[in-house]
Amino acid sequence: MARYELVKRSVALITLTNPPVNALSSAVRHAIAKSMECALSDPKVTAVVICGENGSFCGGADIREFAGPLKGPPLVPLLDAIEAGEKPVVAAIEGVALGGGFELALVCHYRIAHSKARLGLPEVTLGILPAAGGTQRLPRLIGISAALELITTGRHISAQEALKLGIVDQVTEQNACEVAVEFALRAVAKPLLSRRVSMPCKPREIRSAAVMGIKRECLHGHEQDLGMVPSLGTMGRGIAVCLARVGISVIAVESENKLLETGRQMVIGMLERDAKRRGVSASLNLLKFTISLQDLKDVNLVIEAVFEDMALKKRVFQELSKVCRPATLFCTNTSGLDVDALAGVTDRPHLVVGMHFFSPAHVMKLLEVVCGPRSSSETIATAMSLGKRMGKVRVAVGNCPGFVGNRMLKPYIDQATFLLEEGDFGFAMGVFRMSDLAGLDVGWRVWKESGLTGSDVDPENPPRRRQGRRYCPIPDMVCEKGRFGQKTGRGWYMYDKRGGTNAKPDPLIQILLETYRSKYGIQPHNISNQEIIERCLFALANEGFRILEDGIAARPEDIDVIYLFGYGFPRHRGGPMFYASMVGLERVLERLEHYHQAHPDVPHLKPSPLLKKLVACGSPPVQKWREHIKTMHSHL
Ligand SMILES: CCCCCCCCCCCCC[C@H](O)CC(=O)SCCNC(=O)CCNC(=O)[C@H](O)C(C)(C)COP(=O)(O)OP(=O)(O)OC[C@H]1O[C@@H](n2cnc3c(N)ncnc32)[C@H](O)[C@@H]1OP(=O)(O)O
Repeated sequence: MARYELVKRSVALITLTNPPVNALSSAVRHAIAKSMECALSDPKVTAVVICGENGSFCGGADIREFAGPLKGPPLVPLLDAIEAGEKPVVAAIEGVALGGGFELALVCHYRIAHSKARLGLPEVTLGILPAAGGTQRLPRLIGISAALELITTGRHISAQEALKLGIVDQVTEQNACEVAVEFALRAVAKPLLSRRVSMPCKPREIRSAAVMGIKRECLHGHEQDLGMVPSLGTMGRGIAVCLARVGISVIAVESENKLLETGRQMVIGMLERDAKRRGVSASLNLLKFTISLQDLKDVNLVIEAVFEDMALKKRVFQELSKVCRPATLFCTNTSGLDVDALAGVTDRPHLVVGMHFFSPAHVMKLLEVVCGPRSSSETIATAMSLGKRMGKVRVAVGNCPGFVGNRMLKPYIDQATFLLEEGDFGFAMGVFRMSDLAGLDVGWRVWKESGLTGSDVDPENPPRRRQGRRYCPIPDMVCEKGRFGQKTGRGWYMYDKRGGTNAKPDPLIQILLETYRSKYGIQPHNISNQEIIERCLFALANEGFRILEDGIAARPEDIDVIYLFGYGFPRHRGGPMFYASMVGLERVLERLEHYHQAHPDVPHLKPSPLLKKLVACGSPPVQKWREHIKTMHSHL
């Protein structure tokens, strides 16, 4: 039922011999199990090739056995064991790989197909579902929508389509078995972890974590010994609470005893209130507070949540590299800084990943897991699984300034401020309320760092233009007055007190606007709700298309999740990308073209090539956009 032989001295060749289509009868399953046992235990064998006799790989489960009781080794554990084995297994597919035969190929670490081969999951035509892992492995390999289409139609695909979808690694005109043997010999030295479709990598179990923050004032202090300056800020406190309430022991780092006591009381208070609400007892015994970095030497993972300053974060990571064990994972809670630049100053770039929490971290659901080019799959999987344990909605994103959410915010906010400059102050203030909440100084600092504003920049030369494009300095003028939003009691709005949430229009902002407009000779005109919505939201979605093109987000649905859970996008609109598809891509394109023509100095309004491509392809539904994107981030 299966022939076992050693070829090229070190490759175990297992040939299924159950004519006419090598169906996986109980005898065949038994023979495969025996052959795999031999191959894995024989030190001479370095790799395995599985093929089928008479030019047919395998037609699937033996349907003649369906009527009777199950005999012989069950298929699922047998396939799982092949995938989990420590020697590379290559499927040599000639003829057909259907149903269980395709599922057998999916557990092999590599797949070589003859150009005339056909693959598929035709179970649906028998009234059943693929039951040997196909429903789990295929979506992991080619994405949910492509896999669903194959599973629900049961259609057979050609070797060429399988190659295009990423199901097979190579298509050959020659004898697939011989090609597979040569391929297997080359695969021997390569790591297998990422080749296991069902478990590209196993996340680490995190039992202990450290959360460290550094308060803003310490930025300008002397930092010879970082052990003396960390301080548990708002983000750090929220993250510590999230970790402790799911049973992870936490060391929270503070800078000095006085701050330590304040931080301790706040975290304990938050945990106690949370436990009371949930009717459980607070896990206070899991918390430890320290002012010494040395106490972090044994933790599994550190979440750095210091002030958003690259130089400061780099210094922290350099210190952590000296203190922590070589296997400790380093996570940075940053809202947009280069994760790879931080990884570069550590002694373990592959163990560094971004975890972008949203404030307040113990309340907000969203977590962007930022995959640096050097972050290992295990590191990313661990951050994703830790986020899941913390109850977060996690989205893996690529590493670029602002990642997904904040990168898209820039054109959105730009449009809102340009509209403010041009028009009436009376429109819905979503962006401005949000900016007040987040803190206006955050964006101001980023603009300064990127040379858009600050003492080195002459605001009048040329006025209202920076770096060759339109620039609105009104947000800088607001910040220059010390109005940083809710936390200072004044921002775009005025609040009853510092930290207050009751926003009222501020006549001073109206005066500031009038003075500004008269200085630059701007005649305010009424701007329709439609224009406001189109310019803000289409610019937002346009950047989303660019993010997809750049491979920073894996799919439009990820962008929508980020905006729904992190930025309060109205649920019933489905997120910016879904909203664009509902409006109609053709309409979005036409309006962006119109606005870009009217504002040629605003590059964000220029329609992205992907949007144009999608419209040219007949505006497919959101689930199909991925098929039109060339660049895919290797980790997403
Ligand atoms: C309803 C309750 C079910 C309970 C099930 C519990 C099961 C638990 C087991 C879990 C594991 C599940 C694994 C998996 O997910 C399920 C499956 O794999 S189901 C099988 C899927 N495969 C197919 O549907 C393939 C069907 N076959 C074909 O499409 C064609 O035969 C072919 C392979 C493309 C070849 O086509 P042709 O060249 O034209 O040749 P024929 O059609 O004439 O077939 C030749 C010959 O082969 C026999 N045959 C084909 N496939 C099978 C098979 N899977 N099992 C047994 N025999 C098969 C076919 O009957 C012909 O026989 P002949 O008439 O010549 O005697």
